[in-house]
Amino acid sequence: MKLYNLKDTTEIVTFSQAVQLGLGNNQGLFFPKKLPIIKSSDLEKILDMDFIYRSTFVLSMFIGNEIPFDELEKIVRRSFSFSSPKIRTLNQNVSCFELFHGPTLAFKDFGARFMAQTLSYLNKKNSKRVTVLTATSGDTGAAVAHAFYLMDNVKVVILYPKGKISALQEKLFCTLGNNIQTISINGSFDDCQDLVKKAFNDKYLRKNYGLNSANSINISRILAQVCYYFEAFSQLPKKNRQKLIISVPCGNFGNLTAGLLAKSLGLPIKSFIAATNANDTVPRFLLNKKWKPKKTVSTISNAMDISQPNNWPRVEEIFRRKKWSMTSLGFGSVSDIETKKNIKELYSLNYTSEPHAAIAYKLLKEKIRDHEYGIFLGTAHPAKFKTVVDEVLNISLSLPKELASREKSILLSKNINPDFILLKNILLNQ
Ligand SMILES: Cc1ncc(COP(=O)(O)O)c(C=O)c1O
Ligand SMILES: N[C@@H](CCOP(=O)(O)O)C(=O)O
Repeated sequence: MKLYNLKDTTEIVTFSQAVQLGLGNNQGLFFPKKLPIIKSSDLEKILDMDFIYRSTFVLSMFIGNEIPFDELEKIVRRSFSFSSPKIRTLNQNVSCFELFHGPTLAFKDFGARFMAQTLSYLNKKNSKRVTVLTATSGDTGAAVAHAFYLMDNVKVVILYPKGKISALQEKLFCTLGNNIQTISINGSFDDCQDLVKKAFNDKYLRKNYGLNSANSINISRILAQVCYYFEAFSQLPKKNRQKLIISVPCGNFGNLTAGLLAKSLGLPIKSFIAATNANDTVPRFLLNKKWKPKKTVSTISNAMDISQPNNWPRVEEIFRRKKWSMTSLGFGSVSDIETKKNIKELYSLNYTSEPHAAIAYKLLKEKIRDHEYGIFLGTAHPAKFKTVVDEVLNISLSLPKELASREKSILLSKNINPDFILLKNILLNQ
């Protein structure tokens, strides 16, 4: 598989190089040179495959023979070794597709674990020491920490905005220690992401520290996420596969990028909705064509508190390459007040949800038309946002074992200002 750098199209790399580099020159994202297509006559056969085999098939369409199929299948089997995602039907034309049955209770487990297993496979040949620097607004951090925990030759450093992620999200990844170092930053997620990019710009760190990122900057994260869109489709009754609309709660826009890649492969999804919270850089851009990020504001859907979404250039590139019109992309932003109302509404439909999915549900409800079928993505387990969900619904959610086992553990994070020199010193002195 060949990929080009979106900021410097002369930089062409293989899949292995893209996974090991993370980001290209000038902080450019890598994007596939060839967008493969599954023949429509093969689609039914593919949808009938089991999740692991089908996911290997989908990934091999992109990766080609750089990783032999049987090796890729082993990687996928180790990565997706938890309960498959599940469709929960809410009424005759709306379902939630739950992606949070992995070890850290969020959709990020798919990408983070696939990246960890792929890197480990690629590094077998040269066993270089790697530092995986990652920014998180709550869920990526946990998924990455658990995916790389105790892995040989890998040090993980995770940056997160202090006081701006849920208490249980923090416990899930800031209590592990060993090869996982966590640093809270006095700033926003965008400040954390900016520090990661500055580190990539630092020639010394890149050369001497085997620097990589497990954010969705890394193409392996995105490709893994393509697989579950096929799973969603396969779990739907055939009559509901027609005119399918998928509403995606968006922060860094990696999940939407993966969905669009699934569509570009030939999965007949009619359209997507990009759903954001008050951090609405993309909805405003789609409305008035002006890219004007504002200061990030804190919301109850904290994992989406991002005003400079990293993957937007990839989204634009897919639309450009496929000659799709941007006007086919639904969009909208939802306030905290509306988010709470929709958590309550979902509860009245016998479904306990959380703020991120509730945002996607609200916009799906608004935009879906007669005879269409809608899915909104359930990106995290409601218990990760227990404080908000309990308060809104006046209940007391019980904690799944993954959270209960860490609830009382001691936080091990350092705290610093968003200052690259401070971060660099920490990286150099470890
Ligand atoms: C629970 C949850 N929902 C939605 C998102 C947004 O996903 P993306 O960054 O892929 O747009 C995130 C984090 O990014 C998240 O943690
Ligand atoms: N919402 C994310 C933010 C980072 O996004 P990523 O997909 O680029 O890793 C989080 O939960 O950390």
